[in-house]
Amino acid sequence: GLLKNLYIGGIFPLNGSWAGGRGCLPAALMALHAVNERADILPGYRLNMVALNSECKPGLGMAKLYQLLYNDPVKIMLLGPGCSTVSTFVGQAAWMWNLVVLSYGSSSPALSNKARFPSFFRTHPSATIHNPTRVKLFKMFNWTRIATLQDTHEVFTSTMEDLEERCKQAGIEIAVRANFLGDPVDAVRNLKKQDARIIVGLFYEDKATKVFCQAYKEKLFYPRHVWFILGWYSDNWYTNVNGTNCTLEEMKAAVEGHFTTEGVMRSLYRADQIVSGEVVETVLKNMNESIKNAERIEKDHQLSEVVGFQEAPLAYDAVWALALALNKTQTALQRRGKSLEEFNYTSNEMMIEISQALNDTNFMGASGQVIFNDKGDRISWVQIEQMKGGRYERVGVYDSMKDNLLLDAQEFWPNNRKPEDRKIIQKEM
Ligand SMILES: CC1(C)CO[C@@H](CC(=O)O)CN1
Repeated sequence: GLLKNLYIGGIFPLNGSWAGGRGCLPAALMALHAVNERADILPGYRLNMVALNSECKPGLGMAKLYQLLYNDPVKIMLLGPGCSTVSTFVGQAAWMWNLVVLSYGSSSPALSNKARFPSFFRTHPSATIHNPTRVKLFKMFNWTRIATLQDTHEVFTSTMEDLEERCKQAGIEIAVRANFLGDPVDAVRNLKKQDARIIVGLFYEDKATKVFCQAYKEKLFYPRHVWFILGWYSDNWYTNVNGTNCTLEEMKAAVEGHFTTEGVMRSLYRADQIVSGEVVETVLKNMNESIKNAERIEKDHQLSEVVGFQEAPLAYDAVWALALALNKTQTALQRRGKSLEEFNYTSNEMMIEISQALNDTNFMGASGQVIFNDKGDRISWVQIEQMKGGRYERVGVYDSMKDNLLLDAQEFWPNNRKPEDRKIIQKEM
């Protein structure tokens, strides 16, 4: 028979400081199509999305939320926003209309605050996802004296607070803290003066070249000094030397050996987790084939240049997560002679049911296992890379849920001499 329609709202940044909607909207639409192909998901219904562009601006994002709310048809939940700055506003307001909000792109730790964002979930991990991995590596290398350098942005401040807390619990001291607003030169000089050896640096890509050029001047680099920075800059970010007074050679020396961490956004589903032996061969072959194909397609169409390409699997999985949760809710409602069609903005009854269903999410998606913690935050694996000869090499992956560190590499230091976290006073013989 004829399908009845259900609608969700969508807010995507198609331009602006993070135009991640360019990669994420197509992925969300792909998933919506796949979901509507499934007869066992919301049987009798077609799930539709009304998607609007926030331009990554909070004010415009709120205007789009009102546009979704004040125009028929009723939307039963909201997919997005992408940018943290927009989610910080929309996530608080949408709750007043009893909408569950499922973001695919927001990383700010502030969004984990359930008092401010009671109905907010995200398939994009919080920026604090890096911290358990950093602490794991500090412990593995026996470093208990750490330095931090950050640009003054709220997302970095709250990430550092979380890192400090986890370090304290692990008996690791943050002995040196340096901040900068704009120009990082003095802050980097300060690290040198305080003999910082193991440094966690949180800043955006445009400041990273200035930091490392100054690090070169201060001889604050590998292997005597070890940097841990964010892993989601563009691959050869360090070659962009204009605006600094360093040559490409000097920048290459400065960035050699540094580590990066980043949330895994594309499933690393390893064939060795497939149970039966003979399947492994075919899966490995197919997997390598599909990875090679994907990389070729990526290269041919410069897909990785599309902002939001790396987060696209998060948007794809967000649609699946909300479809599965709506399906579970609809089944429960129908048992009581009710339906999602009766959803309205003035009652919180269905929002609570949809939230509980979303809480139980647990499926293997395009971005890996999709699970939310009690704050509605995505738990994901973290990939660790190290810069070797101007190229990043994956050295490991950490699953903080199972405290499972999978190392690809065994040697990290030249002639296996591990850097120290402080000056070692030679003992009197
Ligand atoms: C890894 C990154 C680039 C972090 O910022 C996210 C956007 C945001 O938090 O505003 C998108 N993903």
